[in-house]
Order: sequence, then structure tokens, then C-alpha cells
Amino acid sequence: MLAMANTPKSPALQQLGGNLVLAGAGKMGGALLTGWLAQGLDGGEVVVIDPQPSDEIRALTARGVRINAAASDVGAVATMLVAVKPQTFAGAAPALRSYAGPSTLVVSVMAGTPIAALAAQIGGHVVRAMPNTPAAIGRGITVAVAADDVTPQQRATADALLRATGAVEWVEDESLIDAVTAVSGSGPAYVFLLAEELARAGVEAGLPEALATTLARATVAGSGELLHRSELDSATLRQNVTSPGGTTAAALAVLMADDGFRPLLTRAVAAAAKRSRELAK
Ligand SMILES: NC(=O)C1=CN([C@@H]2O[C@H](COP(=O)(O)OP(=O)(O)OC[C@H]3O[C@@H](n4cnc5c(N)ncnc54)[C@H](O)[C@@H]3O)[C@@H](O)[C@H]2O)C=CC1
Ligand SMILES: O=C(O)[C@@H]1CCC=N1
Repeated sequence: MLAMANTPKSPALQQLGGNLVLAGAGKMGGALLTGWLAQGLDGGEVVVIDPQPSDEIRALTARGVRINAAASDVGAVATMLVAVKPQTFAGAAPALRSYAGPSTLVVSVMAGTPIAALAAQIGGHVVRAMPNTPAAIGRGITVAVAADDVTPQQRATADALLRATGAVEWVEDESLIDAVTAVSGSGPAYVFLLAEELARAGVEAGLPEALATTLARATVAGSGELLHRSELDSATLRQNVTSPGGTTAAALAVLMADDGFRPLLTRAVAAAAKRSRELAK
């Protein structure tokens, strides 16, 4: 697992006050669990349900985390976080339901899985959320929406759990989550593809592959960090690179042409949002 960027303790996580079941401790569930433990959650309150836990997850038993404990041994579950694949959810739900009670807070990060489906198949009070993989270094962004029956305290708990891996935005309209998934949930993959293709284009332009890969990676990472730290918006940061009549302007004339980045990314985001809606069926 990757180290978190910073690990201030979270009073809300230190006083969670009840069992927390994590269903699915893969890339996203594992990143969340790492964040919670780093921010002071007592491992003794955590139960991981996963038929194939990684060695890193198994090692957390040393911190008190229980793995695949039977529902009858766990007792009351205050909070459940569901991070299995959406396609796995229907098969996993009956077992997960046995851990949840009527007052359990159920937080799902599954793509394309509506609040109504979660409430019907697991029960409890549901928060639907969409994080992204920079969560693994505490730099994710999550958008969350709460069902009407989620109490203010449960919402605060969900916020603390999600905030352990980065920023959190709350919305009231669940239908926005499909577009959120397409922009920030899937978005890191678009950025990594940019690094891949920039390297490939560098090789086409005559660079040795290793140097092209190093340059592309450092450029994407450094630009992301500049965007993160700067108070300037991305258009201004772009303009700061662009000398009139210079090399960047020549490249941007291609990227910003009618058949450039804008229609391409618009189509890509629309395809991801459509897939999110399809997963709900
Ligand atoms: N990877 C990403 O970038 C993001 C993923 N998500 C969502 O997070 C969820 C998990 O995705 P990943 O972590 O990428 O997948 P993953 O494949 O890394 O993790 C899924 C985990 O679920 C476990 N699992 C399988 N069957 C199970 C069962 N019956 N009960 C409990 N656990 C079971 C697997 O062993 C695995 O460890 C998905 O619903 C996905 O839509 C959301 C935002 C971003
Ligand atoms: O590709 C997916 O379906 C998941 C949801 C957002 C990122 N990964």
C-alpha cells in the first residue's frame, strides 16, 4: 500500500464507536482502510469481508483488523462500506445483508449502483459515493449523496470515512453521480493515458523510449502538482506555457482544433456516464 501524503488524526474516526465492516478490500477498499487506520481508526473495530484478501490486508490482523469474521461473531455493525465490483454485488449482497441491521450506515463506492438497489439488497441507511484512485495517497476526491433517511450523525461519519482519502463534495441529486463517475472516478485513467501517449509521441519525435517515459511522467506529475498548489486556474497555467508564435502554440493549434481534445474528451466522458447508467440496470 502507498503512504498517505499527510496523516492528521481524525477525531470522528478515533471515536467511530462501533464495528465497521469493509466489504471488498481491493484497490479502493484497501486505500480507504489505509486512510482510516492512518487517521486513528482503531483496527479492532474493523472487519474486512473479502474472499481473497491481499497479503497487505492480511497483515492488518496485527493491528486488530478481523478478516472474514462470521456475522454472528461480529455483533452490531454501525457502519458498512461496500467496495466490491458492481457486477459482484448481487452475489455478495445476501452475505453482506447478514452483517447489517436497520440502523447500519451503508456507504457504497460502487459505480453504477443506485441508493435504491443498496437499500433493497443490504438495508440500512445508504450513502452512495464515488471516490478515485489518488485516494491511495490521500489526494483523492469523492462525491457523495445521502438517502433521505441518513441521519446528520451518519452523514458526518460517512464524511469522515471518505475524507480520510482526500476531499469530499456532497450533492443532493443522485443522478449527478453518473457524470461524476465519468469525470473524477474514471478521470485518473485519462490522465495516465495522457502520460502514456505523450511518451509514445516523444518516441515518434525521436527520443529514446526511457527518456520519453521519464519526461512524460515528470511532466504530468509536475503539472498536476502545480495545478494543485497554484491559485491560478488551469487555463491561465496553460497560457503561462504558451509563447505567442512559439512551440506550445503550434501544439495547441492541433489539440484545440475542432477535432481536437474537446470533442474527444466530451465523447469519452459521455461514454463513461452512459456506462454508469447501464450498470444501474
Ligand atoms: N478503481 C477505481 O478507480 C475506482 C473504483 N470504484 C469502485 O470501487 C469498487 C471496487 O473497485 P476496485 O477496488 O477497483 O476493485 P478490486 O477488484 O481491486 O477490489 C474488489 C475486491 O472485492 C473483493 N470481493 C470479490 N467478491 C467479494 C464478495 N463476495 N464479498 C466481499 N468482497 C469481494 C475482491 O476479492 C477484491 O479484493 C467498484 O465497485 C468500483 O466501481 C470507485 C471509484 C474508483
Ligand atoms: O471503471 C470503473 O467502472 C470504476 C469506476 C470509476 C473508476 N473505476
